[in-house]
Amino acid sequence: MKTIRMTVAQALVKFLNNQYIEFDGKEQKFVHGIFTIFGHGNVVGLGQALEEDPGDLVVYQGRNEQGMAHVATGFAKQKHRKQICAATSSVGPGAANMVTAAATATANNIPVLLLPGDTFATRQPDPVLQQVEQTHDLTISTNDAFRAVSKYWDRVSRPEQLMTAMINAMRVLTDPANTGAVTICLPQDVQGEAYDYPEYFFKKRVHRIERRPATVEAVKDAVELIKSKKKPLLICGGGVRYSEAADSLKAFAEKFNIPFAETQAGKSAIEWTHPLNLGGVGTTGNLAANIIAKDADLVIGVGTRFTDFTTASKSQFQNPEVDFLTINISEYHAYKLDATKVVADAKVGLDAIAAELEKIGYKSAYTEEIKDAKEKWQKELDRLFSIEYKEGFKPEIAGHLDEVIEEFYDDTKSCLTQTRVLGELDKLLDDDAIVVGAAGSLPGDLQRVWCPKKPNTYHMEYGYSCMGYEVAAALGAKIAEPDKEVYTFIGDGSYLMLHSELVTSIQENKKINVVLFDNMAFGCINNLQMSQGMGSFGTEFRFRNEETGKLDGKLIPIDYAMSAAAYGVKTYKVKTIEELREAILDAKKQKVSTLIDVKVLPKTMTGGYESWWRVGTAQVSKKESIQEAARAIKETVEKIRQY
Ligand SMILES: Cc1ncc(C[n+]2csc(CCOP(=O)(O)OP(=O)(O)O)c2C)c(N)n1
Ligand SMILES: O=C1C[C@@H](O)[C@H](O)[C@@H](O)C1=O
Ligand SMILES: [Mg+2]
Repeated sequence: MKTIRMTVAQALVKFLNNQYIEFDGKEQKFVHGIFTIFGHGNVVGLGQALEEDPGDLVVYQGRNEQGMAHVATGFAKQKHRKQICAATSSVGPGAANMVTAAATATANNIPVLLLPGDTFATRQPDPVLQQVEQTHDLTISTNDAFRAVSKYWDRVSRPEQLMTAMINAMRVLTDPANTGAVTICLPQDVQGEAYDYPEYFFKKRVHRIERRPATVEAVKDAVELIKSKKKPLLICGGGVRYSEAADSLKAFAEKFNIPFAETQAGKSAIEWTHPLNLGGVGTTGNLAANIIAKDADLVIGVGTRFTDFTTASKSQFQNPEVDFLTINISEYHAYKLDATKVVADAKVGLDAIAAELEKIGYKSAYTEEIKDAKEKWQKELDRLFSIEYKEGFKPEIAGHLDEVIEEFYDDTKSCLTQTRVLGELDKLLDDDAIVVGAAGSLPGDLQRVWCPKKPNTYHMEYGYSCMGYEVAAALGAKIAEPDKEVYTFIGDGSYLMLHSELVTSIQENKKINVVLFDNMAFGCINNLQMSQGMGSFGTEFRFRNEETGKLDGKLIPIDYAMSAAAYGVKTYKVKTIEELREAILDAKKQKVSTLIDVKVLPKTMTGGYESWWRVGTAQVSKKESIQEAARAIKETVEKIRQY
């Protein structure tokens, strides 16, 4: 047996360089690059290996470990999971910073390879700097926190363990039913240890992403169910995009006259203008999709996890005859809602069912309903896009903080409503521009009102809805698709939480555009608490008031444009529609990253449409409004599905 003497870290880098995937006959390298923040836990091990011979891996420098792992996730999401990045941290706090990003990737089924440094396997210098020391179990380190949020977790405590660890890492990273964060912990002593690795460990490996076919029996069950139904509704989930199944879904919808609604991950698989595309469904859905969903007698979920936002906490599908059909590569997700299951790749599953349905000449019974619902929504959309702040103004979310609108206007002199800004952006951005988002009021607004004109231009992380994903993932999307303009739409709360990788975008000369919606609040949470009878508590960004001792002083003015300009970002301050137009037109000409600081009046995001969200409202309170909200929740809960 031929062997090569290398350190564990060197072997790891060499191995990563030899991983390929094959999908629909096309082969490509699987690992594009590695994000690094070096510390004593990884610099002289993995850092040394990367300095000496990174192979084809692009070595990036991150600013915050969570941020850089989000960049990697954004990259893989935009690549539809066909290519990934790794991220390596030092031991302790650097590793802990990546845990949130691991969870984000896992909740969204996006592959990311995390390589946190770990404490000494030999334990001899213990406790090393940044070692927690759990006295009841010395095998525990910070990195055990990744177990809860990784799809595969391993620790390489001996050099020879690297081989099975990495082969299993690849198994999971390339498994469409089970992918997510893979964490391989690398004790800092082991990273530098030498071992005679067999040459065959480094041979070129091609991992085929197979299209799991549907069984004949499952297709038969699906056809039997569909043919008994008059008003089916397709739900296009993220799986449609990852399996490149958009054409099959479109053909299925057209052949059988079945409308389709979108989840956050599935949106933009098919352009908004398609006559059967109803747009976003569920809690953050629009009027068209939610009207049709209420009446549907069959819901066909393709590649969707059926989260509480998609099902409106299991209240959306109200037809007493409604049944569910799931087409999902994951058995776990296919089993939801007592569905008839087709455990298969989305494309081959849809094609197989379509072939049989065609034989029997199936057509749904819809006549004008789809067109009518879309027209109704279009009218509402036009209204939302034209809302202006003027005399007697009532915000979309009225009756909560009406007086704050005036205060906000006096402070900022901005008369912009969030829905009008979104309408204008919808017109101004290039059709192939990618829009990235994750948290706050914007995902709901975007799922409702954003109208993707080109496929795969909507990039929303709403599996974990992790504040801080937005700027980082925009960079990941840009690295994945360098020829497209990438815009991240982000609230002031999310921006303040994490935007460090904006500097990385400058460093890498990868231009991203940050459209920052500053409403001086955790706006959507303020809406939520007030809709449940609470006051405005801890969610507006106000100074502590010396008289009351509470956070009810004046609004905190922040000049985000000025702060980003200091990084070398080209910035704009926007308070009017004209300024917004000028800013976007100028931003398009820039070569560097841009930030557009848009002051948007609070409470001017969209509200819900024929939908509901189950939350844990207090069942005991002195406040009548909270008692009332708790009663209302209880009443609805009694009427809806329990699982
Ligand atoms: C990491 C993280 N922490 C907390 C939350 C809970 N959360 C969701 S939205 C939100 C406020 C978002 O505020 P902002 O970004 O300003 O958006 P807005 O709702 O004002 O549009 C919070 C705190 C979250 N989603 N992610
Ligand atoms: O709690 C939340 C409420 C949602 O409206 C928001 O989009 C999401 O970010 C969240 O965490
Ligand atoms: Mg805000």
